[in-house]
Amino acid sequence: MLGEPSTSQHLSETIAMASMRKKPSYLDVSAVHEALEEPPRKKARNVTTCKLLESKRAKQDHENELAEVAIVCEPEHSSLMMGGLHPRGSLYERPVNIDIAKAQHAEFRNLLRTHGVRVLTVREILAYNVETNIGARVDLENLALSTLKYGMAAGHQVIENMGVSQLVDTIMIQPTVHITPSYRDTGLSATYTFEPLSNLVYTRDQQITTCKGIVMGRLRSQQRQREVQVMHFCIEKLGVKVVGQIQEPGFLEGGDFFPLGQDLALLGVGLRSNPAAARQLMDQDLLGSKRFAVVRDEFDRNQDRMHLDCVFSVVSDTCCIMLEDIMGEASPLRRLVDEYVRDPETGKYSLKRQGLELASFVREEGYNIIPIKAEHQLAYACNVLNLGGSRIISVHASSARQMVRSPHFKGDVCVIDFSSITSMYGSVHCASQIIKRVPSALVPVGDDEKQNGV
Ligand SMILES: NC(=[NH2+])NCCC[C@H](N)C(=O)O
Repeated sequence: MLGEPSTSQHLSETIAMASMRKKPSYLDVSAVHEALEEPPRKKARNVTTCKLLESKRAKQDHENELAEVAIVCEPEHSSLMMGGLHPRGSLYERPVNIDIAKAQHAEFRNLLRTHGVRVLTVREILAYNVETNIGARVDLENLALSTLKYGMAAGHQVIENMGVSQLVDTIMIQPTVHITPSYRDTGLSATYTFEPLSNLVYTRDQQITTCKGIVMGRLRSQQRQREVQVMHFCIEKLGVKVVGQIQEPGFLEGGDFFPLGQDLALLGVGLRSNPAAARQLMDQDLLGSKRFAVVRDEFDRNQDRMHLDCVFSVVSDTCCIMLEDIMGEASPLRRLVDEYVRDPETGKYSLKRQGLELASFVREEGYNIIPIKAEHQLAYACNVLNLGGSRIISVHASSARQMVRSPHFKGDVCVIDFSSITSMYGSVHCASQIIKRVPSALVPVGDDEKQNGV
């Protein structure tokens, strides 16, 4: 597996040395970095200095394949503190306790690591190599500078003198400094406004990872739009190619996207992502799947069910979970599927079928559905994370029981307490971006494991 110590002796020594002074997230970033065999080639500075994952293309065919590398963002004190001052104005569900959120997120990262996933945090990616490599330092300074505005003077000098954590904090809170004359002491007086990235913890949403690679999205809410720039920077710093970027008038949020193999991908459109983004994905051939199902939410459009991953998830190659209330032709909240098919000759997608009810569509695709009660959905029962081979992380105990009792599900479910992160309106699926999964064709399969897609 990518970056595992066993890949080389040199790597394990590097990790051993680093572990004496660094946190696990640093280890994952540096381990992925060190795992590269090729010497750096001359490219953009970002990439030559921090060529993480270079020879390892980001790619994800199916959510039931083994997760290899995840990008997450730990709850950042400054931006969450500001977000927490007005939960609704920050797209949060309830007030948030940052200390508890940090502890719960640390547990989440540990759990991913115990399942063999390399977990890279946004802060560690931003800070990686910055102390030792001036190119990486200047790149980070430029990013910080682009987030810092002054009423009058420019911020170059301020930025160049900042420590790494100050630079990262500046990026997280996006400050504007307003200067007025004070006519005494230093002669000036400063007040501040901020546009904090209070939802960056949800690294699912700024991009999607398709069979073709990473496509940067465009977030619908004004509070979240600046997150894309930061994630784009991180992904490029990892040496991963971004294969496309959604442009105006498109809106694409990663919580709406589900890859279901090289044959099919789903995209929810409604409150957040829109049909213009779906069109761009097809026209620019960014999906890599033979078919594309656009799942229209026309009747619901509710913040409690803002993304497709709030009401649906794939837990094996033959089983999914779905909010009961959206199922069936008679449901007033039903989702409707338009199915597009790619012409292998021209690479163009064309509409094949229209307005199919979602539950019937996924059954027809060979999935059994475990129905999730509305009350459980509101407690984030649908927003599970599949680490591959039906190893599921859930935050909701009764629906986890329901899953393991179902004859259609043969996997494992780990239940964690994530209540302080769900205060911000998202759970474990929202809080992770798996940028690499091992294609199932490369994983040896035992007979009894076949149906779980291991
Ligand atoms: N993939 C998800 N469901 N993400 C949840 C995002 C929650 C965030 N507070 C928002 O409203 O945008």
